[in-house]
Amino acid sequence: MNRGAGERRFTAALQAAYDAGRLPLISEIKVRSPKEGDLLAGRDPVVLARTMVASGAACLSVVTEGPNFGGGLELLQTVSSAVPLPVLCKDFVTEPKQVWERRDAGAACLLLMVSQLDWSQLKALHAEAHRAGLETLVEVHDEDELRLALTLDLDLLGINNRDIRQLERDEGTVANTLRLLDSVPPGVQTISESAISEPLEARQVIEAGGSGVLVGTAILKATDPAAAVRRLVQALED
Ligand SMILES: O=C(O)c1ccccc1NCC(=O)[C@H](O)[C@H](O)COP(=O)(O)O
Repeated sequence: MNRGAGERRFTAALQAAYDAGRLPLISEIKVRSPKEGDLLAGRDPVVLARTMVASGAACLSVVTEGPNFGGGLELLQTVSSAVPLPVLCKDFVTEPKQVWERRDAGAACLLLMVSQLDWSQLKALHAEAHRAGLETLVEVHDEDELRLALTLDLDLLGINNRDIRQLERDEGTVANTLRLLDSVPPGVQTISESAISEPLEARQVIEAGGSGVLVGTAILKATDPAAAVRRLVQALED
């Protein structure tokens, strides 16, 4: 699928961070999680998003799924129009019209979860996202899902350290990323998602061949989110 110039904003921002010696960090805003409950704690998501940008995040992520995570398209619209960085929309997308709604709300990249889609849906939504000018983050959690994802012409592969089917029961560990990265061919840009809190874990991902990390809870729960972002972004410094 050919995409026009200017439509690879998300992967370009990750690469630019890496080229500048910073850890390519996708910093996430989610209202709540099944495991942790309320994560915004009354804070203004725009203030949080601007803090993440000012502290060195390469990109942002907004969870728009409602029932489990408390998000919505308005949140995506509000955040994406308030910051200059490209924004990933994290949601359970299963229908083409959801692709365009999320594009219209300001997403630059769209999550597609292999665990939630059959093969023809995944392929069709991947192509639809490209037609809408979006990049995709195709998310896997295990070897079977990885094999399927690798048959696509990927923009970004996501390895989720948690199993989305487990919700509040799954603690997740970056070991899942390190294990699966062994089976990812060179040249596939791979993001480690979930359950990351320490710069050392982020650094391990990059040293194992990953291209970046997606972190939400650890930043949102930190007493000083700006400092938490800065610590992660500096993870590649000696
Ligand atoms: O956020 C959760 O509690 C969760 C539980 C089980 C599966 C998925 C979950 N979240 C979706 C995500 O993928 C995360 O929001 C994202 O990767 C950031 O993770 P974290 O840094 O652990 O908040």
